[in-house]
Amino acid sequence: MISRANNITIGVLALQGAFAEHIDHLTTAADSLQTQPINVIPVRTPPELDSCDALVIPGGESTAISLIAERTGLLAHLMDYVASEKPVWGTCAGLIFLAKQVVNGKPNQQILGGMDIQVHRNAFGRQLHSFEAPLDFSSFIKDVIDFPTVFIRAPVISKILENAESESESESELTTIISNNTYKNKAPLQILHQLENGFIVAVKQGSKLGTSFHPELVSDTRFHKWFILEFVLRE
Ligand SMILES: NC(=O)CC[C@H](N)C(=O)O
Repeated sequence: MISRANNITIGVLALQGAFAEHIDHLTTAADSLQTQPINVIPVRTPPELDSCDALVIPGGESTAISLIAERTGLLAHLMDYVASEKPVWGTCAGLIFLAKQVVNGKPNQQILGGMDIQVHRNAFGRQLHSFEAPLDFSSFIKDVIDFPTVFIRAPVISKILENAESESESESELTTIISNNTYKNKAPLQILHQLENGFIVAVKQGSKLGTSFHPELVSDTRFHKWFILEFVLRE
């Protein structure tokens, strides 16, 4: 773990969705880790974004986040931010926003293109809009065998795009959105968790992390602690 002279700032994109819950969880997790001081701030403007050593993009509604980012002029700054080496974690709508391709997107929806993944919006269908399940994450978070995950109209990672970059799906009637960002994430893509039905719900690619579910909506802060230790304070 590196020890930085200055305080660390983690930003939470606060345009729409569950940003307050992420701020609470990151603050609690940082306090309990008792490392160097960590500030957690809401991000709505380019100067706020520039002050962040890491960024969390919350769940909510990805089309609304995209629209507000465009209207407020933050979108291009966010594209530059994901193209840096700085850690970025997207949860649910944030995972959609972080992807390079989105199936079942809205035609004018913008995405940041930070990870080589295709994400399928609302993949669990109407009959299963929301559910909760304890999942075993001990393969990547020590001793976490029963993390309470919450899925709300959740997306899944439908395809890993490494080595298949220019490919765009035409297998369905659904609209596939492709990011305008020319950034190429060079790190290998790791699947962190796959459900029993094969759906991929957590991935990592270098300094970028994406999860389909909402760790900020349960009282457990172990996922946020792991993000701080493994991504924000990484060597
Ligand atoms: N809980 C969520 O973040 C849902 C994501 C939402 N279905 C979207 O498309 O943005």
